[in-house]
Amino acid sequence: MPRPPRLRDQSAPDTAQLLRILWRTLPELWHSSPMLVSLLGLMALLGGLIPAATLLISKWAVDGVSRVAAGGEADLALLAAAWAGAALLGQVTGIARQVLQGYAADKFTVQTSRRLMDKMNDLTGLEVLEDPRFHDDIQILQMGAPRRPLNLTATILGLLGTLVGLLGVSGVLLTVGWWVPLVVVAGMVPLTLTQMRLYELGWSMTIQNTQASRELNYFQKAALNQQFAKEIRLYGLMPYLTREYTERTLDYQRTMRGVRNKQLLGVLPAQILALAVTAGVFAYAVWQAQQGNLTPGAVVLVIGALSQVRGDLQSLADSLGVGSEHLHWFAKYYEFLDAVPQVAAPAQPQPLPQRLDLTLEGVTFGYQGHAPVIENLSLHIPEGQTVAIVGENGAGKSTLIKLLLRFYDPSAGRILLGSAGEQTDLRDVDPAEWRSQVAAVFQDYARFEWDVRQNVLLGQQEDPQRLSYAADASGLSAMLPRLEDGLNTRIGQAYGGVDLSGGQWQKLVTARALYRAEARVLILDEPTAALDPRSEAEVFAAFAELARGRTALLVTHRLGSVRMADRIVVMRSGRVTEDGTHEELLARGGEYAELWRLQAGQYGE
Ligand SMILES: Nc1ncnc2c1ncn2[C@@H]1O[C@H](COP(=O)(O)OP(=O)(O)OP(=O)(O)O)[C@@H](O)[C@H]1O
Repeated sequence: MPRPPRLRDQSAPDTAQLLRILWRTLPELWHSSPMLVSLLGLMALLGGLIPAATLLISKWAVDGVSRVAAGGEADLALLAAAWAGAALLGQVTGIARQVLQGYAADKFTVQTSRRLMDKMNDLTGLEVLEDPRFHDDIQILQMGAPRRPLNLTATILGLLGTLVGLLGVSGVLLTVGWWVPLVVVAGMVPLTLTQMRLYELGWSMTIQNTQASRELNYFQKAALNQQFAKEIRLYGLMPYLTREYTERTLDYQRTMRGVRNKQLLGVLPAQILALAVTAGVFAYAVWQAQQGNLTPGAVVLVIGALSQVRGDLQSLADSLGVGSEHLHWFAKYYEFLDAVPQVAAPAQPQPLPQRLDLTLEGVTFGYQGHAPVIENLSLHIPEGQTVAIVGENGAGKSTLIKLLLRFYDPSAGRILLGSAGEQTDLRDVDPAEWRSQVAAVFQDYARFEWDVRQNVLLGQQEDPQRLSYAADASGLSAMLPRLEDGLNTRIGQAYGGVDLSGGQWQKLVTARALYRAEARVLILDEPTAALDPRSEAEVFAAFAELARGRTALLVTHRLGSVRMADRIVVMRSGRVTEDGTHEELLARGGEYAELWRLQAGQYGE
């Protein structure tokens, strides 16, 4: 049985890979708003130099004061003005950077989220959604999409400013001794490395516990979900949900608390070392001043530079740690963008054939990790035929429909489009083009909490004539007067809208299929299960009308309605067991005849 390719590499990226991810992200960031990012880069450089300039001015000012006290001369007013000017420039660039950074980060966030959604659109199959690892990844991507791009932008620009600042201040410290910046930086490197390692640990724990966090959230969501509210109340489920949620949350918090404490305490030794180095250099500077080797201004410079370097290295460590966490998120993001799913659109799609006959040749298929549910199935449906597919629960009817729509690929055999002599494998045509020829009502159709109109149009341009035809034929028009705003009625109580009954929903989704009047293939999977007898008759009449001249596949348990089909296919355990007209199958006395007799018996026929 085929397995979908792994969507992600389970192993965490190492430093070299993180650097490659950074290398890939920088152009993406720049691409999202080139002007803004260039401007921000320049401002980060400028902002980084200001602390060193301020320190130098302070040194000159203190030495000037000493000179004046000793009867010499110094332009203290100019120095004070220069100091104030530098400080003001620092403040102004800081604020301007924050504002522009916000704009740049917003643009980068939108670009990143769009790419995620575009990629989701490229995942044309459903197999990927059945992989639990995919849900872990999606949770991580969803949670991070609104903030990771923003934070990474801030981190990269902050890092740039900090590095420039460090270089500037190190240059200033060189005036005290060539070895001073080296010792100060070396003393702080362990702190930086420890912090990065601990951030790494935090991230890997988050990844390992994603499934646990998804599971505990499920209990909370279930408790608050309107759909489950009736069962929860009837069966007194709430205490169970609360208990499970609380216990799982406590477990999760215990694990994560351990990591947090490790992160906080783990840096202590490195912090003590950094402090000792700083104190040592400070003591050395004071001793040198006592020896007359350093001016008072130079001592002030050393004190200022030490605290600046400490601050810079601290923020460097934070930025590298946090930045590596953001890059881990981006690693997942690129894995997702680069994933090649099993059901992929062909690079060079074949055109759709003229006729759209459907042929299954020895098709076998099983869901990921499960035994085959369709086995060696062969079937030919000429274009224009109306075929009813019947069979017991779990026979594989809906799966057959999903294969025909190429939501999955068979593990053996093939599905062909076109008449003999001009057949094309379904895998070789563009899935979007093929699906644009199909209108379908699924058994588990989507109930969007939009207004009724949007639920019918599903993003298509509104054509009033087609809309009124679809609404009339599906029975939707008849129920509109009971809705406050007709087609504009919002669905979903969570948004102040209304709830529809199962039958009303079914009419709405029927209108959805009927609206796609240009479709050449009509697929209806249990379209009338929730309809009252009158509505059912109306919907079938509309289908019969719409099915004329098209291929129509009707999956149903209501055998009364299958008589309208040209042909009835009976499925059992993933195979076609009977195939013929209603009369032929009755005469055959097989499974269909038995099912027919059972249902007819219920109505006293
Ligand atoms: N996404 C899935 N993952 C794993 N197994 C699945 C999935 N969908 C369906 N199955 C299994 O495949 C088998 C066929 O299901 P399918 O929905 O095709 O049957 P069906 O004939 O349409 O049944 P029904 O009449 O109840 O709608 C069942 O055993 C079902 O449990």
